[in-house]
Amino acid sequence: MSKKIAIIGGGNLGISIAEGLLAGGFTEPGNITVTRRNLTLLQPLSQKGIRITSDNLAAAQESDVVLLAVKPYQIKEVVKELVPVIGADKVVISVVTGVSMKEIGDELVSKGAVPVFRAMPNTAIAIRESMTCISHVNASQEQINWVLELFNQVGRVVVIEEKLMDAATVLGACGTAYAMRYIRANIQGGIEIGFDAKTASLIAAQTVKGAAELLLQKGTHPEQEIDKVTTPKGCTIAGLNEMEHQGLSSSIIKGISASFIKIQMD
Ligand SMILES: NC(=O)C1=CN([C@@H]2O[C@H](COP(=O)(O)OP(=O)(O)OC[C@H]3O[C@@H](n4cnc5c(N)ncnc54)[C@H](OP(=O)(O)O)[C@@H]3O)[C@@H](O)[C@H]2O)C=CC1
Ligand SMILES: O=C(O)[C@@H]1CCC=N1
Repeated sequence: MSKKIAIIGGGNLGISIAEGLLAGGFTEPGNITVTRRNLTLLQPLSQKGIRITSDNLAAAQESDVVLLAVKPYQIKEVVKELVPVIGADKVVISVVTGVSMKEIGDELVSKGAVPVFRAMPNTAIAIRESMTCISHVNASQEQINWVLELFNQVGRVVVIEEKLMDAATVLGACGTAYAMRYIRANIQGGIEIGFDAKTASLIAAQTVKGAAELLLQKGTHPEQEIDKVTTPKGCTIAGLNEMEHQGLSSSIIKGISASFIKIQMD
């Protein structure tokens, strides 16, 4: 029988997850409940048949899987609220940045060994193109398989040690924003060299998508693919070298490090 899923915290990511699960046909809309305090903003989900409520306790009680998608500073209060209805028969999945499975488990200690997962997806989950990193504790193989299948339905998934979850947040979740900024810069450059914004956007986005698909489908390294484009004395290497003279790779690496340090500090 299909599991019922409660998404506690229907914001940017919570809504994207709900949309991705629907798009993939992973479950029926009626098996998904999304909560938030300001219900008005969940109306579009309701129109798709997803249940919406501001009652976290009822949503969790009626569900087999409780997916926590509130902000980091909100999670402890929310988990405390859900303790009466969470037990070892339920699966808890947290997508909350920087909050460990132990911190969540400590709030549930009175309920025995509750299966807790951490999942770090990104907003491309809405179109089933997420990269999701998963860690887990106290979970049966059946529960692990189900959670992996859930996130496989909405993109690609990899199981990692929890100590890498902050790094996964940066590379895989913040990474969507980094990629968008790179694409935006290409659009700005494209406009400068003659394209209208719409055509530049199409070319920039499809070119980045194609580059990523080359790596994912062929298993090659970026430099192998770059060597196929950089004709000797050609325009590609002239542009690439100028970008490196301006600090392209270094700025990306420093940015990733800055995001990581920010998580560690919070
Ligand atoms: N956005 C992203 O790309 C990613 C985000 N994350 C993590 O996911 C979590 C959510 O991020 P994001 O979606 O961007 O943040 P948002 O602020 O967009 O979403 C958080 C949601 O939680 C709701 N909320 C807050 N308190 C409660 C409560 N007590 N009961 C029910 N709902 C509540 C808020 O709605 P209201 O105020 O109406 O209650 C809001 O919709 C964060 O921990 C973030 O670190 C992880 C990976 C990627
Ligand atoms: O920026 C943030 O803190 C969250 C985590 C990853 C994406 N958004």
